[in-house]
Amino acid sequence: MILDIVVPALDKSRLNEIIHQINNKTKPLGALGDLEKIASQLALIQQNEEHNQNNQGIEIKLSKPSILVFAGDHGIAAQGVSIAPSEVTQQMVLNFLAGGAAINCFCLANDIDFKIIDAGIKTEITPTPENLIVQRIQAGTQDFSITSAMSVEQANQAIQLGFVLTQSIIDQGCNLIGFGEMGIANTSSASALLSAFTGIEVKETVGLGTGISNQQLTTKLTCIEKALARLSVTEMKPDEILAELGGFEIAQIVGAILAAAQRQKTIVIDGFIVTVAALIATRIQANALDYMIFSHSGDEKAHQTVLGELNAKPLLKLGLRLGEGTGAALAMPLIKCAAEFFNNMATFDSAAVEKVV
Ligand SMILES: Cc1cc2ncn([C@H]3O[C@H](COP(=O)(O)O)[C@@H](O)[C@H]3O)c2cc1C
Ligand SMILES: O=C(O)c1cccnc1
Repeated sequence: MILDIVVPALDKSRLNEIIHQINNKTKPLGALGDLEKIASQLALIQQNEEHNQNNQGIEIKLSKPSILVFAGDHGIAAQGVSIAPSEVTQQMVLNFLAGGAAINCFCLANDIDFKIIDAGIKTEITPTPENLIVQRIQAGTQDFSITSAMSVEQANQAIQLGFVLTQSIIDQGCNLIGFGEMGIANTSSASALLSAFTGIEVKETVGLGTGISNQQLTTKLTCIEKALARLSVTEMKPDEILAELGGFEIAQIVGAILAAAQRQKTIVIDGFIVTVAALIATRIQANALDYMIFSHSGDEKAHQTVLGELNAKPLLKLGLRLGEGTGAALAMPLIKCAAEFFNNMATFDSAAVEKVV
């Protein structure tokens, strides 16, 4: 059972040594701002790897940066809670496969390995393209405003599939891994999950998603409130809540995050939906948070709220509201720069620069 896995807490005993290493670089104290925090986190995550030690201390090695985009359809889409119909999920998956989406451009620009997974889109793509990973649970979830989105068994199966896939990506040498999603109406699912996991009122967690009208927003709010009204969420386990309100792609991302955390790899969190999946992963294993870097704070209303729940300080604020892993892909160059300065920037001693404190 994945819910029983143990994510090790990050050993912070060498944090002072790491900060000392950063403070000896040729710059005023703290002048690289949040990049210094990222460098410290990367160094802590990688401190125990034998090949990551050199005569100056820890060396950060980022290998095979990858983004996995999980796609799934949502029964709730039938209520008109998105600007687009469910068919657009499959159309966008085909677009990803052909290299035409925003995430493809950003992965190409930043040398990131990109993988797309069918976690349960409405219409299967046949024949299976060679660059599509197929781990479908079912042809889309049920409409959660009427009934459970999926069974608890399906939720666990999805978590397991995301977990195992991520383990295999790590086994192929990746140690920096970001997650993205595609699924029409999945902001409805994410808002419902956020309210269920935090108790925050739906009117605070519901947002415009792809850019819906006020009338659609009212429908979205009503649907989510109706779903929550039938549940006693405080008595439910994370997999049970996921089964009621989740999506196949969201559940697979939860499993994927847990696998990366268990293997102590650096996880890059994308937008609103993936941040909600991250919150759920921390409700299963609180230590998972230690391995997460939050890429951005986007324009979906409750993104900031869920980041706040996680005490997260995102790197970017670009007004994004797309998902697909785009925020994660945009943050990866910053993460690479943090590693680069940590490893290669001269110290006051080595460069014979007078240390001013
Ligand atoms: C063409 C298109 C491309 C997208 N790429 C990501 N999303 C994003 O929008 C969806 C969530 O918003 P909502 O809950 O309002 O449907 C998800 O598929 C998300 O990845 C897209 C949406 C559309 C329409
Ligand atoms: O932040 C996101 O992930 C997001 C926001 C709106 C629509 N789709 C995704």
